[in-house]
Amino acid sequence: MIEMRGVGFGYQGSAELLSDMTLSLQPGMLHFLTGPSGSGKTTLLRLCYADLLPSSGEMTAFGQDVRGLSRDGIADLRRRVGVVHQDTQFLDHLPVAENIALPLTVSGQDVDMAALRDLLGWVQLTQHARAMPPSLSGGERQRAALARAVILSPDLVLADEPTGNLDWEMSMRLMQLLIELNKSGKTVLVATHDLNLIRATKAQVSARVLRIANGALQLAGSDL
Ligand SMILES: Nc1ncnc2c1ncn2[C@@H]1O[C@H](COP(=O)(O)OP(=O)(O)OP(=O)(O)O)[C@@H](O)[C@H]1O
Repeated sequence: MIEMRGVGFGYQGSAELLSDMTLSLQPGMLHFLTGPSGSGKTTLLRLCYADLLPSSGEMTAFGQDVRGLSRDGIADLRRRVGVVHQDTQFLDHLPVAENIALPLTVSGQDVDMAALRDLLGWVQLTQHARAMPPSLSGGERQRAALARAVILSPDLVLADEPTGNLDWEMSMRLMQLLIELNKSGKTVLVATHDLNLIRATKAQVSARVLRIANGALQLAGSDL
């Protein structure tokens, strides 16, 4: 699905951040990505949806070399990857339901209102459909961001510290939705610092833990 072999990447003017990243996201699998703050978790997610391109090494997404993708090829890739960003990035002047539907409306597609209602129900935001994003709690915002990330039915869902600002109950509630998505066949990658979240999830379902440090993937600790 996403394959990296010896990938290097550095931001312009900075030292190389990823030096020898080799990983494979396996279709249908739930993955966690962990590692110290600043180790490059967000950067790795951005590489996965071609928001950044590797500066060295080999990388394919859905079987295609990412550096050879045309503009349309990149757009296709991004339709297949749903992203829950670390800061949820809503348009504050639009109601929650319209924010969730934005990936459809900006790409000129009709909004299936019944499907949108189902999605709002799934993330338990039916009562907040007409609310404005600033009025949502942290957990509600993350659930709305997840709904927006899956509205185009992506094959791969990336979530960047989705529980970063949530208490334990809200974190697990969001994690259950990610587990449900995975059970429905989606490949899921969750970047997180929270080892308790990983442990609690692994007690329920099988998950791969990828740990990034010093620019490369390391084996996850046996405590996980
Ligand atoms: N656009 C950018 N330009 C330059 N440097 C950047 C940029 N984005 C991130 N960095 C730097 O790259 C390094 C890795 O950042 P990244 O956000 O990928 O790490 P992270 O593991 O997700 O961190 P955290 O766990 O704190 O969110 C950091 O030192 C960061 O300051």
